[in-house]
Amino acid sequence: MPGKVNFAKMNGLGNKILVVDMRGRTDRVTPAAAIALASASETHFDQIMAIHDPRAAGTDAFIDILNNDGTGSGACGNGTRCVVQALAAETGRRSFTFQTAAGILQAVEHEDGMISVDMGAPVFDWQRIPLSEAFHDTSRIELQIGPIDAPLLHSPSALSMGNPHAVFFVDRDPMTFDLARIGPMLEHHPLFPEKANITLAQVTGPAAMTTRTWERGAGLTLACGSAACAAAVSGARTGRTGRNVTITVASSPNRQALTIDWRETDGHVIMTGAAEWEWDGQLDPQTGQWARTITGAAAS
Ligand SMILES: N[C@@H](CCC[C@H](N)C(=O)O)C(=O)O
Repeated sequence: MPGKVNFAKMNGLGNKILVVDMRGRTDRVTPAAAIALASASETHFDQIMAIHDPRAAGTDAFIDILNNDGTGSGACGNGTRCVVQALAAETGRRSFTFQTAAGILQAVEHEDGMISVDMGAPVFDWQRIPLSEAFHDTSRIELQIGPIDAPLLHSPSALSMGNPHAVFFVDRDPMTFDLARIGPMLEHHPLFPEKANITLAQVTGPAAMTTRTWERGAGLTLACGSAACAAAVSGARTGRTGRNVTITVASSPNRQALTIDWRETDGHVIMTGAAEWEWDGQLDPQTGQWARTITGAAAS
């Protein structure tokens, strides 16, 4: 299906997102196009959020999520907030229901511009995270790196937030760890048959945490929303925090924060935070060829 589509370069706390409008088409952004877009500095991204026509009754859109290595994901919290901001600006609506490979998500833009996404309920069953070995209790699984008697990182909480996560609790600022070296080893560890997003989380109070994430399929990113959800849930699950937590994302510009509420009533995780538009363009979803949209005085 030839022809270019509109896209917006956006970010969620620095997490680089391309929101691509694939509505009215039956093709998808190809992995080759994603890799080509990721290789150019201006369009370099962590995730593509491709908006497709709805595929299920009661939903507004199907969102196809691609990492910058061309692989797919079932969840992207920061990207979902970007999609909400883009669609709210286009339609004037404030609430949306999306379908992703992992299920149905509800999201709302508030009066102050903050966006909340219901990321659904976390999954703790080892087969569904998935892990390659049986663990009765996935809140502290047997995995460590570093010297056997003084491990650098150990006993992460494992869970799925629509995508697989391992959260290692640490006792110092996550920025002081060499995550660029450690991250790939853990992402590809044989315990994670579908790989995993790797988060370091420092608890700084009963309702506060600082995180940094090595993302599956994207590497070291400035922020990861589903990882913030995974860290908050893991904090509460292991008795380190309550269920309502402010997550300072250590690597994000100005150490911005997300608030995460692991709701008592239905066990869903509600993530709230900002999204930011940067610029618009057009791209070819087959090849990744792209150009900026020229606006204002420059266009005349
Ligand atoms: N940045 C995202 C997570 C994106 C998906 C992840 N890399 C995966 O493959 O699971 C977020 O904000 O949640």
